[in-house]
Amino acid sequence: MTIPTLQGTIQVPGDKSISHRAIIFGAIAEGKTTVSNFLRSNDCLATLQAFRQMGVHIEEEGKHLIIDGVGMQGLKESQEPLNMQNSGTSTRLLAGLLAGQLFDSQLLGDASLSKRPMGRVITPLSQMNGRMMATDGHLPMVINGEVLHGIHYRLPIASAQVKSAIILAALTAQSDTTIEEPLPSRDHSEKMLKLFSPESIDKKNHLITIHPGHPLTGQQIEVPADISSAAFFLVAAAIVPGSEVTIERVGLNPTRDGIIRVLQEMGADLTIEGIDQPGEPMANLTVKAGPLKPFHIKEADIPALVDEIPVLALLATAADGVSTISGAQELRVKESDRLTAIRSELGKLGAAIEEKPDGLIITGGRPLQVQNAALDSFGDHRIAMTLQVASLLVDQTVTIKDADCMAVSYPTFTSDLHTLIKE
Ligand SMILES: O=C(O)C1=C[C@@H](OP(=O)(O)O)[C@@H](O)[C@H](O)C1
Ligand SMILES: C=C(OP(=O)(O)O)C(=O)O
Repeated sequence: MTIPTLQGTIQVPGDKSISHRAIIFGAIAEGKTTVSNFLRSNDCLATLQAFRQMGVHIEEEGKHLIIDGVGMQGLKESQEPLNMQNSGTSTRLLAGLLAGQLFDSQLLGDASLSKRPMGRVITPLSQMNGRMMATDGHLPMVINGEVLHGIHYRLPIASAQVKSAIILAALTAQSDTTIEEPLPSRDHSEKMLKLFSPESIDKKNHLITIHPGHPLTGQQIEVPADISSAAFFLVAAAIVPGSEVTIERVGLNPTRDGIIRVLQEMGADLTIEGIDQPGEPMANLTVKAGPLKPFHIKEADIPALVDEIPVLALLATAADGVSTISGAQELRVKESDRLTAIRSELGKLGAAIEEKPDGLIITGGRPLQVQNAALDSFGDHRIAMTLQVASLLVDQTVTIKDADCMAVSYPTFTSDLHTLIKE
């Protein structure tokens, strides 16, 4: 087997976080919301299906959605449980929204989601008078909708899902809510709420205030390409010798673009061509393979690249020296324990990775070599895609267990990658 190069231009699918939120805000707005470049992946389809079950009419024409908003009081009790499948974002944001809807709901998930902690949303929502039951803080969760009141809440962790759950609950509450963030996490909910209902939200530094009682009005949303999906191509182009890849219209929200700063710190050959337009910032990104210096990612850097850590660990294996990741303990409660998964599976390809309770130490600069060709994604889409990129660097065929989990965020990843491969 020879090692290929990657050449060409690609458009990766729409942003997962923004696609979820476009449905949620569109559903509770008054009037029609149109969404272009919606991400048709399993996670976002779980959100879409949940709102259909609650009586929202959503028309799908490929990647284009038309949502007939029902207003803040218009959702209906679902006759069947709402199946969140593998999606933490769907679960936590819906828990927030449904806490203040005056009907009962039940949220279920797959085996991985049923192991993930929900206490982080139950605690603040209960303080708002939310009534939810989940054994040991895990799905399934029963929510008995209640009249909520506002709170002041300092988030104990930098989590956009917890922040967004509180924002959605706060919209139905009887008084204002303030949320204090320890570190800025992705702000798509705040930006979208400002668009749908400018009077409902104020944001000053790390303090967000929600003023309930104002209607949301339907909007037109263009979803940028997902930087977390683009990350696999940015890394692949940087480390597969001889490569040059352009990724078009990638969302470059400053709360999400930590991988760009890491590539720059490493001295990667990266060109950013900004696109001038309103809404979420976007750019065309071009990366060429070349020498890389090691990186040091600390706790304060994590929120802006939290989902990119697995593929950044792979990137570090190609750097000339020792890279470090710390303050990343949240990775242990994602779709898999991503710190352990990355250490064990890239380890099977000969990567020198030491696991710490809150991060990884990666010694780069030695070519990967297969020691065990049976790789496991642990059913985690980001691990599966990282391993597929890693497989480009080895001269032996590997297998990736449960690779179809890529459909959670990027159903066409394998075929898109193949369009760039030049043998
Ligand atoms: O709000 C969101 O859309 C997300 C927030 C992050 O999770 P946390 O809020 O748990 O950090 C991220 O890992 C997830 O993929 C999507
Ligand atoms: C953690 C992720 O998603 P979620 O929390 O929505 O399952 C992810 O997409 O990497």
